[in-house]
Amino acid sequence: MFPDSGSGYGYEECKAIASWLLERVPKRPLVGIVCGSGLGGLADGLKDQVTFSYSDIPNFPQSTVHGHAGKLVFGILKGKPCVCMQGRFHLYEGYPVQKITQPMRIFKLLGVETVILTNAAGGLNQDFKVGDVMIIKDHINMPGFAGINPLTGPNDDRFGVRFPCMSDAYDRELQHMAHEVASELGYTDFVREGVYCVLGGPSFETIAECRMLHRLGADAVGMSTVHEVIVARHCGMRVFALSLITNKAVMDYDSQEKANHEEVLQTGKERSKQLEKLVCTLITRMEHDNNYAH
Ligand SMILES: O=P(O)(O)O[C@@H]1C[C@H](O)[C@@H](CO)O1
Ligand code: HPA
Repeated sequence: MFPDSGSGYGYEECKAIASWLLERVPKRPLVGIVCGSGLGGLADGLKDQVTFSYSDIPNFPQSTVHGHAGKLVFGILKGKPCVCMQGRFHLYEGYPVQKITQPMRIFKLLGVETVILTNAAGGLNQDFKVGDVMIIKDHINMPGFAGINPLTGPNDDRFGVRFPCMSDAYDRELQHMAHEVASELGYTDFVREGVYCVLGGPSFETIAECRMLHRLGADAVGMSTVHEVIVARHCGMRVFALSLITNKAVMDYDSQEKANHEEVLQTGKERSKQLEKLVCTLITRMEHDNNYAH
């Protein structure tokens, strides 16, 4: 059942993993969620959970970062079948970019129509505060400038076209709906929108790099999400993404601030309940076609 030749992340390999999972869950998910650093609590709201450790899923990558539990949780949110990654993969863990994005193709083959991604990010926009939630309206794929793009290599038309458009990567209707939900929940004080820039990590940015990214038009900087978004859009899923601003990027040589992962996880803890409420309310409002219902 598990093809042992090939790249490890091609169509047949993804199909085999999706089929393995589908044999073990009662319903195909319509919504796929990816939890950022310290934001794994999003899965807790799911009812009738079926949980797999990544280590138990054949040919699935393993989480190696603190704050990423390494579990795939299936469950129902207000009647809507969902699958939630408690832990994602990053370039700096040493995986090829195609492998860190493989779960998006598995989501697609499971039946997912909408992907919601969260991440922890450093705030470049000087108006942003620690604890703000940024609705991502666009991205800058900095590794892409150096040829690191998850779609590099032969294109498999069963997933999507060779040259996918990215000017509409982040679904505008979902962004609009998220602003409405934020307003209803009384969250407008801390919900913003902006451009997310991905770097390879794992070192945090220098002051000169932060200044440059800000001048280039980025509002927040992180080490994930963009690769997943490219693959999700390539195979036709709708995308919505949020950054939790866990720290302010250091832009000033007089500053004593130092970015660190502990602060990132601590901010996640403090804001996680509101972020979860925002995402859960949004999911309950979303419309789906449910092509695969069974
Ligand atoms: O998975 P995300 O993007 O939330 O993780 C961020 C980037 C690094 O992995 C880590 C740095 O603290 O958090
Ligand atoms: O300041 C940051 N830079 C890069 N990635 C991050 N993830 C959380 N904070 C940061």
